[in-house]
Amino acid sequence: MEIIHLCGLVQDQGFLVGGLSNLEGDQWSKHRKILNPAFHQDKLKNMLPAFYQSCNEMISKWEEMVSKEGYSELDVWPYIVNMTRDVISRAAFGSSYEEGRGIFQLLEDLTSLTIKVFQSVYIPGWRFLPTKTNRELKMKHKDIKESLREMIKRREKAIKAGEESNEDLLDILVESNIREMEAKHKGMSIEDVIEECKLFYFAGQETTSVLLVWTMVLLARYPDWQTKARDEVLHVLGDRKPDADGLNRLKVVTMILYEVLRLYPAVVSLARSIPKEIKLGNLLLPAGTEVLLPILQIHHDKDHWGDDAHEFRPERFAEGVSKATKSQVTFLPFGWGPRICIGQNFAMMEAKMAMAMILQRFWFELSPSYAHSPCTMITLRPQHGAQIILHKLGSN
Ligand code: HEM
Repeated sequence: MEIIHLCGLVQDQGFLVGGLSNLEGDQWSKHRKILNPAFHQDKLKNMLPAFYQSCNEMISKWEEMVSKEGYSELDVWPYIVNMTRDVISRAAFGSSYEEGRGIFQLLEDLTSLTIKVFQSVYIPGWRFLPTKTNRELKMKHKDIKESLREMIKRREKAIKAGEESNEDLLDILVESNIREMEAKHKGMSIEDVIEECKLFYFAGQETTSVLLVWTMVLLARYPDWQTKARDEVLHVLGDRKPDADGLNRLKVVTMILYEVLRLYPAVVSLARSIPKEIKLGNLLLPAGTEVLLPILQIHHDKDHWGDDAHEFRPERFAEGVSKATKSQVTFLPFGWGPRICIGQNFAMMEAKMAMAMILQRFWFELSPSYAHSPCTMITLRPQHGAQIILHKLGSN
């Protein structure tokens, strides 16, 4: 089976998600080959300072808020969104971070406009009409492309002049683009690079912020697990800055993150198209059939996960994913097969860093004003935010 795209409706808008997730066949494997090295464990280690800096900025703000009374009530969702955006801006654009943030702001506006379009009645062809929203969408898209093009050109110039590489995602792509110029069809075109940069924002930021916000909500709802996670963090890391080795040793935190990904997968379903006739169990699917993989339903299926499928029970992952799933493909928050999420290690590392730093400094509970309402707006988000009462660790 082949992937159609990360999120069916998004592609219909044609603006948000491009790059790898929309490609097929040779084009896809060429891009994937170029991008894979950027996500290797050793490269991820180099990105840890960027993760730390962004998490630290968020936590410093929270520390200031709790400093007076020892506690503070806040909606953590916008802070987390901002932090994950910051992480991907630093990791993707390194030295051009400020400029990258500007582009991400434009992409955020584009996402909001696209959600607005999703929430209206769908009329085929409507997107071609010069309505106010459609005109705005087109303009934002043009601005994003122009800003990225400028940034890419400047990087190209610097690399050709022999300046040292920033080792960020953008440099990896730009170097590939230079190779494309030198030997046709070996790398990516400038348009390809633009599309991949847009994809990093969408695939890397939206999803990770969703994972973190549900983790905070569930740990606030289940204080026993919050204590277990904090005990582990303090045992492994003390109050030290988290390093790669320490983060890799956080077993309970990993179990919790997996259980959150099971109950609240950021991507609730995947679409696949069938290129040629195939027999699937008792079904004969003709070529051209589109199949929907309902990740959310699979993750909640009692036949596979047991009667407690709807409950938060991180202990089911105590002996890893394959034991929890009895080696069946029933846990697929990052997809499955060759198209599996390229950024899953990046996301897990970032989530562990953020959770470790939060648990080192605060304990937290749900505010009475929190209304639980997961809703799919491209990803599975908390519709009314995540109102949490943060307490300085050590205070009652
Ligand atoms: C909790 C965080 C994340 C979740 C839940 C997630 C989920 C997914 C899913 C479900 C897919 C589709 C896989 C398939 O079709 O089988 C995907 C693809 C992808 N993700 Fe992620 N993702 C996350 C974080 C990231 C990050 C941090 C990045 C990059 C920095 C990223 C980049 C991508 C890319 C480029 C693809 C397309 C891969 C391809 O088509 O070859 N993701 N992701």
